[in-house]
Amino acid sequence: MVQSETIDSAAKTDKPVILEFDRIGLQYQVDGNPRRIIDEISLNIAEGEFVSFVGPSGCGKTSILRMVSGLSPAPLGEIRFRGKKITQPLKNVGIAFQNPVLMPWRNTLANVMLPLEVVEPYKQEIRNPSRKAIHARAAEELLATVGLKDFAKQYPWQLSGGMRQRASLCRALIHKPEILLLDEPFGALDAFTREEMWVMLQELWMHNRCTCILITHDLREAVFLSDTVYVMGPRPSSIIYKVDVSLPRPTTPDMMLSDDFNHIVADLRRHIHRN
Ligand SMILES: Nc1ncnc2c1ncn2[C@@H]1O[C@H](COP(=O)(O)OP(=O)(O)OP(=O)(O)O)[C@@H](O)[C@H]1O
Repeated sequence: MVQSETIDSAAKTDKPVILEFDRIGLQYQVDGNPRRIIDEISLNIAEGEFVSFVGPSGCGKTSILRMVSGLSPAPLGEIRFRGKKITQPLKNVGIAFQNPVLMPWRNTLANVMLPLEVVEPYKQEIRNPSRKAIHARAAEELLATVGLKDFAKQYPWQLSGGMRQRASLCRALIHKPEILLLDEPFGALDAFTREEMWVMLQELWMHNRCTCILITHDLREAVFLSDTVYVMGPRPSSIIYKVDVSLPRPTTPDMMLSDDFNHIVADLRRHIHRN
């Protein structure tokens, strides 16, 4: 794929572009020598799009999420959020990692509400007890949508791995972020729980319609959840393949048995193993 061209998955929708990757690259100094991690990537992501990045270990997938979040802005090229270069941490981003890292001294509800204590305007609002009660109800409703209605008062150590990850997704969404970044969120879960989580995440996404970027090693997960899957090549990486997934929404577990679904997965696998 020609990297000087911007890959415009946004063009297929009538939604505005929310994120522009403009010739981003990444390089580290290792033992005094430059080590190129990402060669060059240009692409556009549309508002509300669900995008996945797949590729070999060490090709820079997590680094891309760090650049989008603004925690480590792109050192080469730039990423623009609604046309503005990302130079510092974005406020309207939710993040969920493979390890949910819930605070053990807070119950589930208090863990989910944590971002509201940090992000404006919620930080001001929840100083007011009646406003805080409204947000607590919203958090309880969110927990109910992921099947944790009866676990709001439980502590993380009283939850299963899948439940902790559900709570972590609620925490990532509680402040209504415009962008949700997911770094192998289901990698530590068993296959059955993982598939349940895909259904739940899709429901949350269809309800919230935030823009999602998922990093995963699971091609079925990428196809189940995404509108667009980008395949990254080995270091120094670029986008070597892109798939527009045109399965009807919502994707269902039964659809994973269909030829259409399995052709897309096989096509992705062929392109990953070609390198
Ligand atoms: N501070 C650093 N200094 C030097 N190299 C680094 C630094 N941070 C990351 N790297 C290297 O950058 C590369 C990309 O890391 P990144 O975590 O983005 O890869 P990844 O594609 O997400 O990998 P994985 O699939 O294994 O999680 C890795 O080879 C890593 O060793």
